[in-house]
Amino acid sequence: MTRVVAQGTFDILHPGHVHYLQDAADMGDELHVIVARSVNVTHKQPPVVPDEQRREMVGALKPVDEAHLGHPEDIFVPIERIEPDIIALGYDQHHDDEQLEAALSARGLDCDICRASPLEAEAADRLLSTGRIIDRIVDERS
Ligand SMILES: Cc1cc2nc3c(=O)[nH]c(=O)nc-3n(C[C@H](O)[C@H](O)[C@H](O)COP(=O)(O)O)c2cc1C
Ligand SMILES: Nc1ncnc2c1ncn2[C@@H]1O[C@H](COP(=O)(O)OP(=O)(O)OP(=O)(O)O)[C@@H](O)[C@H]1O
Repeated sequence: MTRVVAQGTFDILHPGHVHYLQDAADMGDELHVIVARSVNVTHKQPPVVPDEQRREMVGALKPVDEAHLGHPEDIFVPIERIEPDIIALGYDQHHDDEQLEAALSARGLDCDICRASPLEAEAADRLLSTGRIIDRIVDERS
């Protein structure tokens, strides 16, 4: 039984998220998703949708077996609980694969790091980014 962990903010859901989660689910038998706490989303604008509501929506997606809210301070606490065999990083996630692997083994956690593939927009009207959806809302509704 291969357990996979995916993670991210998942503020306003779009097909890029579904693609990532299906890719991650295809890497193993059971997919757990860690949904980042708003307080930890410091590398971009904080999410609009509350933490628990983002977890609820991710948990309702077909590829997902269980969605967990992330730990507020220590990102390795949920990993210790879930004990994944694979951590699937998103195609554009800023985490450094080697640094993450080193930090995991320093905590005694042994799992492989894999990268998921991107879903490219094949039509100009596809909105495959939360940031682009928000920009569209601001442009068209203000
Ligand atoms: C292995 C791993 C575990 C994570 N665990 C948590 C966590 O427990 N709590 C949390 O708020 N964020 C957690 N994160 C998410 C990061 O804090 C970061 O916000 C997230 O990678 C942002 O992704 P995005 O920009 O693609 O949405 C984790 C990330 C990784 C790679
Ligand atoms: N078009 C896409 N194709 C594949 N994976 C995607 C796509 N968009 C987002 N993801 C993945 O989904 C996960 C969560 O992404 P995130 O919540 O940051 O969404 P986002 O749409 O990229 O947000 P933003 O536009 O604010 O940067 C990440 O692992 C990211 O790589």
